[in-house]
Amino acid sequence: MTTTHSDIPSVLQRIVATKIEEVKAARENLSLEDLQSQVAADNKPRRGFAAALRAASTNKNSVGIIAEIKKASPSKGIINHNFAPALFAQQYEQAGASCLSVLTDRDYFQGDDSYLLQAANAASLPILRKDFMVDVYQIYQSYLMGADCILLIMACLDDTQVHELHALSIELGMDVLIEIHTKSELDRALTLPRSAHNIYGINNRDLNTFDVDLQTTLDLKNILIEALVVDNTTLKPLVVTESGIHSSDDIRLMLSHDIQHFLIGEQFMKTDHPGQALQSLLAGVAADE
Ligand SMILES: O=P(O)(O)OC[C@@H](O)[C@@H](O)c1c[nH]c2ccccc12
Repeated sequence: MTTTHSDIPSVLQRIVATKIEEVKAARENLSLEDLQSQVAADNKPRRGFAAALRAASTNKNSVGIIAEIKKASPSKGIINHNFAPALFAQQYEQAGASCLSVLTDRDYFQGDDSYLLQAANAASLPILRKDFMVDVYQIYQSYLMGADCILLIMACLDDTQVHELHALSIELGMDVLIEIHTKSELDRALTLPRSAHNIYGINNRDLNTFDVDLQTTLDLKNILIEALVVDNTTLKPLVVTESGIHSSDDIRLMLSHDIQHFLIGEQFMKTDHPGQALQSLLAGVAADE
């Protein structure tokens, strides 16, 4: 994982350390074996996260939005003061989102596992569990929560871990959002087995400094798409631009570079009516077509 030049751990390093502690505590409550038995006894169908994104982008200028339910973040503090996950999930669905993303991390994003369940009960859209995966234990937990997609952040994982977590997620029938921010993370992501369950996310935010630059997507997407297209001609690779999308202009810029999938949180969550904010963003894109 990325190291900083000082001895002070970056936020990302602190988050990873917290996750390792969380998993340790959870395992003391419920062993991995018992958790696996619960998973084996559960056969809830998944909602098809990658499939929903694929369906949203069949036309050249159509967009697939992953709308995020996020109360707070380490960089912004509280973003939404009237946080209501079930209501926001319904609003997003009505406004035309393709998928939902729900932050479940407690210590840094003020999320909760129950928010994912609330969103899943309120809407029929597929859901990404937005958290920091470092251990297979969390993948089983995510499955039991009803997550349809898992986030694997390349900056938090070494090669062995990422391969293990990826294989398990797919074995359990979940899709995987593989998040990259740099060329070297991209190269490592390309060593994962190709799958129709893979979604590649280019995060415009550096998780160590919180700097956001949409140019990150534009710099990396060609290399990514070319590498993916070479060995998979039947399914168009799914590439999502993540973070810092604020306007219809941002969407149009991405569309002009063949990016049709977006993960958007703050722009919606900072308003009183996240669904309306999504609707007006989409209306702004359509108006200019
Ligand atoms: O709120 P924004 O700028 O629209 O960004 C959403 C999403 O991309 C961001 O929450 C995110 C992307 N990758 C992450 C990894 C961990 C936590 C959060 C994130």
